[in-house]
Amino acid sequence: MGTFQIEGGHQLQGKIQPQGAKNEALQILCAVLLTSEEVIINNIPDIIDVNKLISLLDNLGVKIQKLGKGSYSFKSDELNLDYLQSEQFKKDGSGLRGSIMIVGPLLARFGKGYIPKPGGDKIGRRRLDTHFEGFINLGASFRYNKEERFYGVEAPNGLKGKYMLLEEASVTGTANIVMAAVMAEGTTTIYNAACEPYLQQLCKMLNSMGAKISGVGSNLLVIEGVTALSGCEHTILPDMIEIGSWIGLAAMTKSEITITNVNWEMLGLIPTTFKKLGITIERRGDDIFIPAHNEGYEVQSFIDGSIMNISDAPWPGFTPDLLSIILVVATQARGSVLIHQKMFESRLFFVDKLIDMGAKIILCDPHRATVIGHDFHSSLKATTMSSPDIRAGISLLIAALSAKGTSTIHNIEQIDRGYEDIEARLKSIGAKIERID
Ligand SMILES: CC(=O)N[C@H]1[C@@H](OP(=O)(O)OP(=O)(O)OC[C@H]2O[C@@H](n3ccc(=O)[nH]c3=O)[C@H](O)[C@@H]2O)O[C@H](CO)[C@@H](O)[C@@H]1O
Ligand SMILES: C=C(OP(=O)(O)O)C(=O)O
Repeated sequence: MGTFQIEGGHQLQGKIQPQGAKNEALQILCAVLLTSEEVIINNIPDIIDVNKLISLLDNLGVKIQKLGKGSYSFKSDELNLDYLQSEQFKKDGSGLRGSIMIVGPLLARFGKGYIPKPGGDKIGRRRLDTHFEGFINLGASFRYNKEERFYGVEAPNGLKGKYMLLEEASVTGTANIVMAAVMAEGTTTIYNAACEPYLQQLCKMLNSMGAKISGVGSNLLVIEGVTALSGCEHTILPDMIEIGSWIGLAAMTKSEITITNVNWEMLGLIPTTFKKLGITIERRGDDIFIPAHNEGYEVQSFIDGSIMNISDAPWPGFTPDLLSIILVVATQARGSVLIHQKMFESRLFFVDKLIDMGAKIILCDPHRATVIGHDFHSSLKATTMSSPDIRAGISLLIAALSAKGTSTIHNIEQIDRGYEDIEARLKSIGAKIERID
């Protein structure tokens, strides 16, 4: 179990470049299974979850070559499908959430796809119904071995396009169904599709490989099946969750930080939502400049004067992955805000640690927390804590950097799942952080 030691209370300054997006990378890496031709991917983040998926692809027989930092070539021309029945696969497949997205491409190309119950954050129930109902709609048979928690879909005679209305706009579910449908016979229509930038990027990549997907960016995708896909080159967008994390970090440590090359057009409601906490965000070309908030920041109220409420929603709503960060930043705002995490039922429990540090938070129920900001009249107190999930982990790290004294954060593997070389990058803007084991 890794540990960070953080000396908080220092202002930071400088430029920080976001890594490639974790959740886009996981989709894009699975898509390399859709063709026997070479696929080159750039801006792949060097983080635990992505490296686990690359290693799974390697074990599956994908030929992988590192071309440079973040750039890899993949060739799925001679796969070892027997690996899917092995104990090693059960271990590899259950190590992260993103592995679920190998099922769609395998089903499309080889008529069968398997996966053990995938891992990922323990932030509440994480059902897979949308994925498998989608495959069944396309004509696959489905089985689930409860003892082994092992899922399988098969379609020896190929998949057939169909109209489907998804029960939930599931992010990985939509990606999986799209990848299964690109080579199905006929037309597939997916309504209530998720439309995060991750999916827009996946569809853009698939279209460059010869797929025929229209409606990209909307919740209605129409896919005309093609018989085969070719190779391509794709570059992953900057990670919007990292960008939000650095906005929060800058505000809470009263630091002047420039976040470079953010791809602003793809940030949706992220800048607007941080502005609701009173944070100044200046767009400078494609960079974000956050001035030092030496006078603090004040929570806005709604037009009718009612208390600010920040909640998550499927894209283009505000992403649930940034709510923990919004919450921690609110602890030092001027004013109060209700944080409502609608999607996940166990993602707010980390507020206990913030309360230990002196934050004023009422956890109303598993989904809602009221935060009464300190307006920097009292700083958070350093403490020892453990990172329960990736986004709570980075939020606790931000809290520790703003706190007076030295904090210790255990279980930092959770943070390493999604943030590349984080201590070096934070040190480069002046943070006092050490990895101590
Ligand atoms: C690897 C990856 O890409 N992980 C992301 C992906 O996970 P993932 O794709 O697993 O998440 P889903 O989009 O399937 O759903 C997440 C949760 O939200 C609920 N739900 C979902 C859609 C909806 O319309 N209503 C609703 O209530 C689901 O029941 C579930 O509990 O999307 C989540 C939601 O943005 C993010 O937190 C994860 O970081
Ligand atoms: C919840 C997340 O990741 P995963 O779906 O991989 O657990 C996340 O990236 O915030």
